[in-house]
Amino acid sequence: MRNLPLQRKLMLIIMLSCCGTLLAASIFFLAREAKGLYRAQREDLVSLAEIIGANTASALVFDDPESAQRTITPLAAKRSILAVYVLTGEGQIFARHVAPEAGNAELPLERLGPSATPGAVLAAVEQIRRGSQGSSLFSGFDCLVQPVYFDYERVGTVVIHADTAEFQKNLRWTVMVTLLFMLATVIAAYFFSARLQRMISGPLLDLLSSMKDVSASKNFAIRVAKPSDDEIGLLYDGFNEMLSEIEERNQILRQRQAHLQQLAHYDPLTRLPNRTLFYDRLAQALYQAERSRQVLSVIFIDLDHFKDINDTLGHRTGDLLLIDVASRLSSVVRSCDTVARLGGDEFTIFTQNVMNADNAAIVAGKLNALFAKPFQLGESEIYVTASIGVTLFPHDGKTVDELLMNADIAMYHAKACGKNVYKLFDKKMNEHANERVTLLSDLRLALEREEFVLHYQPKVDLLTGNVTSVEALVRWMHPRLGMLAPDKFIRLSEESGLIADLTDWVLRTACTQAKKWQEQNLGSVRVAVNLSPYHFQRQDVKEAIFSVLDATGLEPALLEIEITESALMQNDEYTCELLRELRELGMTISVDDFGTGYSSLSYLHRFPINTLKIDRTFILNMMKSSEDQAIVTAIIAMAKSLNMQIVAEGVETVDQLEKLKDQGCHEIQGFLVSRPVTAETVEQFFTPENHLHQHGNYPASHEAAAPETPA
Ligand SMILES: Nc1nc2c(ncn2[C@@H]2O[C@@H]3COP(=O)(O)O[C@H]4[C@@H](O)[C@H](n5cnc6c(=O)[nH]c(N)nc65)O[C@@H]4COP(=O)(O)O[C@H]3[C@H]2O)c(=O)[nH]1
Repeated sequence: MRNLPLQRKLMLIIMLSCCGTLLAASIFFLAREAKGLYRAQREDLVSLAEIIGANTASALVFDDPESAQRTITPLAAKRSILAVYVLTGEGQIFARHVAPEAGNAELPLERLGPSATPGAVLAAVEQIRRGSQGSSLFSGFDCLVQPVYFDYERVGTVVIHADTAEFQKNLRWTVMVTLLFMLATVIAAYFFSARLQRMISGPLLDLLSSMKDVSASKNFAIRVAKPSDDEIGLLYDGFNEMLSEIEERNQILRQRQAHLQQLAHYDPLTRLPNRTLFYDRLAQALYQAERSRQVLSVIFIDLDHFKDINDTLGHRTGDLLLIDVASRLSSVVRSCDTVARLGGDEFTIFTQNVMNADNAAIVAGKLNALFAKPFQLGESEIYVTASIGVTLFPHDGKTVDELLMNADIAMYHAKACGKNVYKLFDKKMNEHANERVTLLSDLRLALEREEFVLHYQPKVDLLTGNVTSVEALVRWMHPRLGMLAPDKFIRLSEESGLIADLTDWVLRTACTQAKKWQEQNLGSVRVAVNLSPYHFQRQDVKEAIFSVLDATGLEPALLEIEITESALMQNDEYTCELLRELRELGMTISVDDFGTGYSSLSYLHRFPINTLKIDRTFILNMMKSSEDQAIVTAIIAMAKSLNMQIVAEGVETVDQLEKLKDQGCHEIQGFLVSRPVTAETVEQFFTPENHLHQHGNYPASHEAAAPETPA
């Protein structure tokens, strides 16, 4: 029953309750009908017995059987009466009437025969009386024993036997009619219940089928039409509400999934694919390229001086630049190629089906050209360059890691070649990379092994010709590679964190040397020491300088600190405060390579700076480029207005010197005066006879200007 379908259950319930009620009603009706018939028959017999008793009582008293016989014969002539006996009080049959139909009935008194004794008759009458008491509703009332009284004294007995055939017939007919009625009602109930069941279960089944549709199609936008306003209607409403809620939740879920997907695979700043997605796509592209034997190129792009831009113009501007670069890079490649941002200022691209290295070079060239136009970042318009490394599949590598590593190596080579260029990967580059690793491990031991030396390059006052200071420039006497210039190891020491120890060593050596010159009465020549931006970030930089001055006994006025523009911008407040303290102690603060960064003169004014050193690229080009000439002129003019000392770096020719002098530059430094030389050699410039003469006696021909022999 429990597992039957709802339709059957409903049918069964309706039919069972209908039939049950009907059966009970029919039984009740039948019993009532039978009781009525029974009672009517009994009452008929009783009234007949009373009439017979009343009419035969006197005959019994006066012992007149013929009169009694005359009385009973017409009364007992009814069709339903089988026999009537009038008995005396002693048990003798006084009068009798037996209908012909009673022949087969084997009436008890007839069975006794005429010779029956009164005792046997009375016993038979008693038996009949008991039988009449045991007669049932459905068998009918077939006999009656009724005493006859005369003046309240029993004078005889009337025994009546009735025919129950009529009663049975009536009862049968009633049962038949009832059964027919029941059948008709059951049939009607069946149709009625089928209809009722359809009415109740139809909407539920419709709802069920809609639920199945929703669950199969996962389409939660489906809605069901409410069939009525009753409980089933409420059920429909509930179902619709549930679907709405699921749909809403699904939508939120989809949005969150999309967001997570975006976060997991895309760079939030540029919206380019991130490292994970790039690796994934490249792995797939490699698989396809291998099957279709195609050549694929992987390009690694790193912005030049991005850190300086971030430090000087702020991170917001740095972000704008990255966004702009991302959109420029995306504009060049085809839709099947992928541009990604790996992090920081590193971008990667893979281009499919490039055929050969020449085509890859064309793409790299196009990417390079993207940086020819300036970037408009808010208020500022700046020129940014990029170093690009290119590697080819399958020629240079077969796996994602291999290709990316080679593209990275090629990019480093592009940087080493002066930046703003692209380089195709060459197996020899790997050797350089290995060399770099070897150099790094050598560098770690170089301080201990005392392999560093300082060379000094003088700065000369253009008016007096005196050496104002000497710049300490470090060299590495590598046991295998010979003398290495700083550009071969300063960056490496910055990246490896060795710069702090190296700077401490340079500072101590330079200060010791300056103190020695002072003690030798060679004059009060300042010594200038370069502080790397990385070193400048140290919180104890001031203590480090003070401890060296303490240890060497050098007056702060004889120490000059050279820092780059980017170091200056790194941590405005802290840098400004630190420089102020150093300057208050008497040290000279110089800004090195001025003009290559992104700071303005008015910005520099906030810092306690004594000297600006114009970058040597401007000096180198000023004779042939009117733009560079204009920049030099502007820097000199503005620095003067801010009361700053101007030093021109990299002065190599007399023409440059003359030009700078005309423009009012204060000091020069460069090969024209001297290359960086040993401490003993530079001492020669301290004597007045070797000062730079204003009348054309430049020491370019001096032996001190002989070239160094760095590796
Ligand atoms: N073409 C040309 N070059 C000239 C001329 N006059 C001077 N130079 C070169 O210009 C560089 C001047 O130093 P810098 O601008 O501070 O640039 C320095 C400085 O930034 C860095 N450096 C050198 N020593 C140290 C150091 O002890 N610590 C730190 N942090 N950096 C250092 O390495 C850079 C390169 O140093 P060097 O190779 O010694 O190169 C020196 C010098 O040899 C010239 O007339 N023509």
